[in-house]
Amino acid sequence: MKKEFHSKGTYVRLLCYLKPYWRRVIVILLLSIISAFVAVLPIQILGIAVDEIRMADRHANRNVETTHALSLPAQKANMSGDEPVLKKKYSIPVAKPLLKMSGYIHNHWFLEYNYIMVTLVFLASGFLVLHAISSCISLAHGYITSELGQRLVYDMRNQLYGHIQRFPLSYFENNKTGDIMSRIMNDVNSLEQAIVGPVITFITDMFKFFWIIYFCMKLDWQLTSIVLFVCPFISLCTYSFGKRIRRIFRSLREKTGDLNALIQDNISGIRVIAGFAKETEELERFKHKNYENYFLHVRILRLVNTLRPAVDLITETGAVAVICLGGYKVLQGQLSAGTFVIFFPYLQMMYGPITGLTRFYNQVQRAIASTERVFEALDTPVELQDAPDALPLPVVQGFVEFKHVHFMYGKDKEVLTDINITACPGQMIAFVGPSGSGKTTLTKLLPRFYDPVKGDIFIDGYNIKNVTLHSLRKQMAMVLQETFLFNDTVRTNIAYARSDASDKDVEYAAKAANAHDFIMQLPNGYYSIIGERGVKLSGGQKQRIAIARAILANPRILILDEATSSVDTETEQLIQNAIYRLIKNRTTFIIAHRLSTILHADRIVVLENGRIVEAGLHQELLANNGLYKKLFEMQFDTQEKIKPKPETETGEDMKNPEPVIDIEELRQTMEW
Ligand SMILES: Nc1ncnc2c1ncn2[C@@H]1O[C@H](COP(=O)(O)OP(=O)(O)OP(=O)(O)O)[C@@H](O)[C@H]1O
Repeated sequence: MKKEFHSKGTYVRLLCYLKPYWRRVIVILLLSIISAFVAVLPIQILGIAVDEIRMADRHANRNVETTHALSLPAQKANMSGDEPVLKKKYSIPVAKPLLKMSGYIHNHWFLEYNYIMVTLVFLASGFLVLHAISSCISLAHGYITSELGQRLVYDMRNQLYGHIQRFPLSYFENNKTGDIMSRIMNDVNSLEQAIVGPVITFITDMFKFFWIIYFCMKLDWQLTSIVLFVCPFISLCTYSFGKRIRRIFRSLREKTGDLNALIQDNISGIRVIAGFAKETEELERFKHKNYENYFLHVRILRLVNTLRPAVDLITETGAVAVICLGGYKVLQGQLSAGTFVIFFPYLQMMYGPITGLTRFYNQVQRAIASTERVFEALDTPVELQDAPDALPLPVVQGFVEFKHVHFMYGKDKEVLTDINITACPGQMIAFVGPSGSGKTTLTKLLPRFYDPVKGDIFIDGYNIKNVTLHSLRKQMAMVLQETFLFNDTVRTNIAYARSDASDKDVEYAAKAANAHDFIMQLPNGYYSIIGERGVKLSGGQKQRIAIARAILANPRILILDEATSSVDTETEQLIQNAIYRLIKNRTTFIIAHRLSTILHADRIVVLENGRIVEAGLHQELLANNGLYKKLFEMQFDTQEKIKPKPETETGEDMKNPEPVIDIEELRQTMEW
């Protein structure tokens, strides 16, 4: 299923996730432009202040020399700034309007104060106001951007999870759970890292870059040229490092998926590990995988940490060149001190976008490595889809037919060959046969977990391929060999099939499943949390919860897969009674290795190597003298024969009898 992706295509596809939020994108872009413009201005104010102070200084020095030669009014005029002694040359672009404004303020409101002081206070206030504006914009910008980023992650994660849920079972059989989780959790995050953060920063940076170049060119084109000359070296350096980082990052993602899979596997199988005292080996295995992760992380960090000083070295070289040439120009009177001073912050601001540009490239490439894994999952076809003209299956009676059904997993060999079975409503059909004969596979075809490769299955005359999956599965319930319960309350687990069930419904279902009594002994009764996969319950208790769940679902068709294979005789009796109630009036397909549990089946189908070799009633099959008889005798010899007892006798025979419940009575009480 591996597919080749192209970075550009992947990126364009990623950008499409922004489509529903285009208004927000425009707002973010506008804020980016404004913030880029505003960010440049405070530095200019700094430069103007330096020039003003310097000019005042020179002016004062000159006054000391000439005070005695000037009349008092002339001195006042000088200090008031009405008639500047030195002719001002505005090398900084915003200097002229700002100084005019400060002159106006001084002349109209603060004439008695020193002109330079008024100008400095005015410039400092301007500096503060611009910073405040810049901070407000950054705040709004950051708020909207991060919200949008998380929104995209939310959307994509929903989409991926929804898609993965509809995958054929084979996908989950062939892929590690930890890896699937890693795609849903870690890789999806890359959407934010690939689009929102870098793209927005990139756009803002580009605006800033050209805006600063424009200013710097106006200030001094020669110094600007030095800065621009250094830029390609920075790009080259970060690009080559980035390429290596990206390659390592791709392996890191895979290794993280492997590590997740190992953790998931080991935590689920912790009892097996403890049971076989394999903790030390498992720790070693974990250490090995963890070391691979650690090693790749370290390699990435090493590269990143080398990159930073390398870039710094290049930028510092540029700065030194600017200091030499700039200093020379100041001494020559070709450049004001203020301009020289502000050139350095601008220099940093100019290099910022250049390193940012390559960082952007690296970030995007790294994120694309993750995104490709997400798209790979999203592009995996949902094999079992509703037919285009599929109709909902109406409420059925439960007449089931398998007609010439063949099936194979993959393309290796047929697991089921020419299966023909007919089940009338309310009948119990039992599948018997040696291990690996295809019993479980046969029951998986009914809810369409897999489709036959040949032949068809009908329910009440409807071909199950032509009805919607949802309506088909709604009419069935399964009690499987491995009972799966959610880490939630007993109540939630029982009501899983019918979320609208009342407490009364749940309780009646539990009583019918012989589960009520043990539930009441749990610390919080029906509201007790049963742990992951129901670890706080015994095998028999879990099965009874599963039966209660099936009873509450009230399906027309039931699939029972060796529901009593792992419990003691006493519990089996309880479970058997629960099952008898459950299967009454439903078409039931049951797989049981203990043949004693299916002696009363309406039809016993005997499978061998995926073929039906015998079918009929228990007595007929015994008389046949075939495989069934052989299996039956083998069991008779090796295990105690367990006869199903009528419900009325059950309670008396047991050490800890549970109340026997009449299902008909229950049915009348419950509003089903
Ligand atoms: N997901 C799968 N992918 C590939 N082969 C499979 C898969 N599941 C089962 N098989 C193979 O299909 C054959 C039938 O398996 P199935 O589980 O249906 O047998 P079974 O009769 O239910 O066995 P048992 O009684 O031991 O549970 C076996 O050879 C098995 O190895």
